[in-house]
Amino acid sequence: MLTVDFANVTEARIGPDQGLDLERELRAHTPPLEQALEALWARHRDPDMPLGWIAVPEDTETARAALRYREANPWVTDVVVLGIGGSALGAQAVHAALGDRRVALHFVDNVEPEPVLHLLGSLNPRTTLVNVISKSGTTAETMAAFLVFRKWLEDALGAEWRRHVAVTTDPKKGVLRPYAARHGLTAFSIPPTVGGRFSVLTPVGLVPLAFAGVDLEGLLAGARKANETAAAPVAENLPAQTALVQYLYYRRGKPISVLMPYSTRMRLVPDWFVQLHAESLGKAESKTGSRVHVGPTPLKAVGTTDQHAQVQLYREGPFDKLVVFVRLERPTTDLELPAVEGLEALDYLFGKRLFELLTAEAKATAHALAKARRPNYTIQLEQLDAYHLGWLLQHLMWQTAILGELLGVNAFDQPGVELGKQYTYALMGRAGFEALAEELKAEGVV
Ligand SMILES: O=P(O)(O)OC[C@H]1O[C@H](O)[C@H](O)[C@@H](O)[C@@H]1O
Repeated sequence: MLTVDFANVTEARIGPDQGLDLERELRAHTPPLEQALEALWARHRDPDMPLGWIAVPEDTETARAALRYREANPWVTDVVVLGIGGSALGAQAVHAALGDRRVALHFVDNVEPEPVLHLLGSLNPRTTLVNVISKSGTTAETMAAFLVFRKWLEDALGAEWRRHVAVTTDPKKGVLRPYAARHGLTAFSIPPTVGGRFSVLTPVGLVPLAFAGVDLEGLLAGARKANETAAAPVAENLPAQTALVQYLYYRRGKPISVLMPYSTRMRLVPDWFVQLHAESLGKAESKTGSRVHVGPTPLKAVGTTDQHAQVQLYREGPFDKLVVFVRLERPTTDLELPAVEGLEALDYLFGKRLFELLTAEAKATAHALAKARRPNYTIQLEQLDAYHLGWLLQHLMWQTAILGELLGVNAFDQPGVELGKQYTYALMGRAGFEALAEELKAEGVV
């Protein structure tokens, strides 16, 4: 089960100035929430411009294809994923949480040379598979990394290099698709109707995660459960309720939204969420074209670790944050704390279990924030497995989509990233960007 404990956003717990009367707010906002949900479900049904991410969890064939691909390549000891943003963050988050480490996954999501050279020096090309992933098929960082790894493979393996590359890209767009066709490379398609930051359950995530030994069917089953909750009436609709709480606090002067899972294994889920939230909701224009410049700022944290790094700010700093905890109800395994002679001052820990301490710290931190009138709520997962992680990821996608509707922005584009790309092409001397290069030079950017 995935449940949400909203106690620490209620007036009863954090006072009328910082708390919500959630029942009243849900009643008052039922019409806009119902409109948001209907708009999104209608987009799901719209054959011309469907929201592909809603249908993705129904597609179990792709998961089976990814597993077949893994089974057909038992020689793989290392998978190098070349991708960035939505083409890497989802797989990184799920791999960190559930990967079995039998096959090593390496993510090249930046172009700093030293780590790339270090990775190249550590790999055996004979047992390495390179999965280059790009929805647009043109992202400079991913393409640059592919140029390096493509030559590295051919230098080591000759014509055999082809067997060591899998391409995941748009069915038609970009440079990778024709290149894969020309060389007969294994290629997977990213559905054109699924945006990059919503694509973790497409081949973008499923192919690397098949090699990571993750239960792909479980991920999809959990995501289908999230879809089910998003089809419920508002009073039982968890994605609508968390979206409403996010919206209300954003509108009430809390522009920062923290995601803090109490789990080292889930430490990269906030990284994935930051892109989902920031790129979907950080927009200059509303859907009606007015200049709004909206968007809650997502902040990543992990418990208990960031109790010792960020909670000071959360508890005593500005009243500008909503903190969302994710807590597991039970561990998959545990560890008893031994009594140690000479350390009797620690006897409150003797014989206890690590998960008991983790849970106590999560509850203590949430309550300490509430006592300081800092709103926070806790998403509770029964345990950390593929089903519950798939549920959480799809829940957060729904939450973000509903929040986009409430904010009146298009949550499914990212126009703000284009100018930086154009400038990069100009600075790199790309043909067709000469005038822009001159403009940059005149502005002192060379
Ligand atoms: O998958 P790609 O087309 O290579 O894009 C990778 C990323 O870069 C783009 O600039 C967008 O900001 C992201 O939404 C996207 O996930």
